[in-house]
Amino acid sequence: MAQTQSTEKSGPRAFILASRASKLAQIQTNLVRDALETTFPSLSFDTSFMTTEGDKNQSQALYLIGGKALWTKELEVALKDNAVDMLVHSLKDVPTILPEGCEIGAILERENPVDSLVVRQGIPYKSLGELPDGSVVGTSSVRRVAQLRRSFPKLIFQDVRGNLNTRLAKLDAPDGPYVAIILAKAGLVRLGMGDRVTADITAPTLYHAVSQGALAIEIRSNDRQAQELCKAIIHPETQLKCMAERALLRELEGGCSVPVGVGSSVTDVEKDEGVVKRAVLRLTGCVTSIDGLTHVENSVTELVTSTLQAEAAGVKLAKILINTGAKAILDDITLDRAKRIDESKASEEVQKIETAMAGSS
Ligand SMILES: NCc1[nH]cc(CCC(=O)O)c1CC(=O)O
Repeated sequence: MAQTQSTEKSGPRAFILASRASKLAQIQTNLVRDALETTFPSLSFDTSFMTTEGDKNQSQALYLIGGKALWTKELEVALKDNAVDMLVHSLKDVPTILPEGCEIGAILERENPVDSLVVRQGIPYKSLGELPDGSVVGTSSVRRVAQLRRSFPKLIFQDVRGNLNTRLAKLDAPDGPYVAIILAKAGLVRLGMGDRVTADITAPTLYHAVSQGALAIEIRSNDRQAQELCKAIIHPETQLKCMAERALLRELEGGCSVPVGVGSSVTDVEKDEGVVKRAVLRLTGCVTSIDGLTHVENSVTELVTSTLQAEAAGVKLAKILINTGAKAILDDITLDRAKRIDESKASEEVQKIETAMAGSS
């Protein structure tokens, strides 16, 4: 097994940071490496980039393949094999339950978590409200589609897959179907393409995804050294908010593919040596049916003195949402997904038979 810890050799251990190979992932990983190098100038940090299932499977709707660790699994295998030491993820893509032996070592300062509208180059529309009826808007997120159908029932929402550069290329393609696409602002900003944002789509029109805009470092639970390094670069307010948001999603038993939106804030923060001792956490959550016709939304405001209490606030809000209608929406989605998976399997079977018959004739 590849053993990267220099236990036998003398000299400090070199830490390998790993992520997906997309441009955004590389930028994010380099950001984290820079932060670690600045904080620990005597240690050395390297990067390693790899392709994940989510990168390879670009054709199937996320709605169907979602719920799995699409963007993280291969990386976690490398982490557990000691081939790498720290995984840098968009926290939004990290399942709410981690594999045994892995943990989040740090959550870093969040970019603006809002979703943004990006209109095709050369088209003058300035907001979703200005788009003519029947305009095609690209997004692969059921959360965005479900919420936006409520306010814009006459727009047509259509899947657009690929990394950010691919999606922008699809938007601007002269023969492409999209008038606009919707993206997380954070990704665009980190890629230096914040100028492509036409407008932000804020709550209550659109609540952002759980953990959108935040980066996380995943480490082996038994790696004390990595734990210590991570502690030094935690952003406490972001960590508090994201732990609450993730607890909400975990309790709702959803992955990135359920229409759950959130908004969170922390105020009245009292800190001691960088650690939050007290803060007022306000968390709003919503669950929306895919057709946009049913929507439940609620909030909690809690005085919290630990991340555990922040998580408890998330769980509390999830229970409130479940008791006020979210349960029925989520059950419907589970049924619908099972049906669609059956259908896509059946059509795969038909294709296989057809191919076999064509081959034998
Ligand atoms: N699954 C896609 C994904 N994962 C993380 C980001 C970038 C923004 C972020 O850090 O939340 C994006 C792109 C998008 O949603 O537009």
